[in-house]
Amino acid sequence: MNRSDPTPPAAQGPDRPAAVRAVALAPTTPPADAVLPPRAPEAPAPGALLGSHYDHCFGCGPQHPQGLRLTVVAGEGLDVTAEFTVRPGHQGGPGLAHGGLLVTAMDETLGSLNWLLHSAAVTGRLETDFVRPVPVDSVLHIHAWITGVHGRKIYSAAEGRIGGPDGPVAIRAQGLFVQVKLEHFTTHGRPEDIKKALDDPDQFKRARAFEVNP
Ligand SMILES: CCCCCCCC/C=C\CCCCCCCC(=O)SCCNC(=O)CCNC(=O)[C@H](O)C(C)(C)COP(=O)(O)OP(=O)(O)OC[C@H]1O[C@@H](n2cnc3c(N)ncnc32)[C@H](O)[C@@H]1OP(=O)(O)O
Repeated sequence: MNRSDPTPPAAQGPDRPAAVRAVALAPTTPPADAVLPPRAPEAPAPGALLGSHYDHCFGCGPQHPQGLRLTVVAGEGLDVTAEFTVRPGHQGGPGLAHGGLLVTAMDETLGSLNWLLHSAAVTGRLETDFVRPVPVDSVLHIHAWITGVHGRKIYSAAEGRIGGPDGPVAIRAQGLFVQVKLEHFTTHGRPEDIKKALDDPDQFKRARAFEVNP
């Protein structure tokens, strides 16, 4: 087994499905013919606080009791900035943030780039480098930006800094998001939650804001 190959042993070898092979080899860096589209006309203005895409979202939802309550602000271009305050409930090691929650904060911030293209996309692949430990009570200052769009694939990158927006980098991430139609959520989501979301006129409006035909 090639130790640098991240696919599980059962999926390796000539018999593994083509889809698995393609996923294992695809990088999160955009191909040469990827484009950087303009911000969508409906994109929030630079400096605008982005609302939560879903009130019960673990990353950004104001109604999630244990959520990260990430706040995100639109940047000038195809970028956003976000802040995540590490609370005692987010510990991994004593007094230190759990790495998985830092990844969640990066995932959520990269996901909020959706607002700039005005289309819904979900994480297909997310790579992270943990550069330095993040103590409890730190504010993680995240900057995320789109690096390219190729068909339905949105490539993006982010850095999280501590000690201020210009402080040292604690975490880096690169993501590949895939644009989906709203049916992605209505088909796969638990029916009672989908119903509740669709019955809420405000949530319905937010969902329509992401409606695209990729
Ligand atoms: C009614 C109310 C609704 C309310 C909703 C409000 C609006 C919401 C708006 C916005 C939501 C934002 C949410 C942000 C939250 C943070 C972000 C998350 O955590 S999202 C959750 C985690 N992610 C998943 O659960 C995805 C699970 N995976 C999938 O569903 C599929 O695998 C999916 C959609 C990613 C792709 O499936 P395919 O069948 O549509 O498309 P294929 O053909 O497989 O892939 C398209 C291209 O992407 C590449 N690709 C796909 N997965 C890849 C991977 N892992 N690595 C590399 N490439 C990959 C493929 O190779 C293909 O490339 P080639 O076009 O052929 O060049």
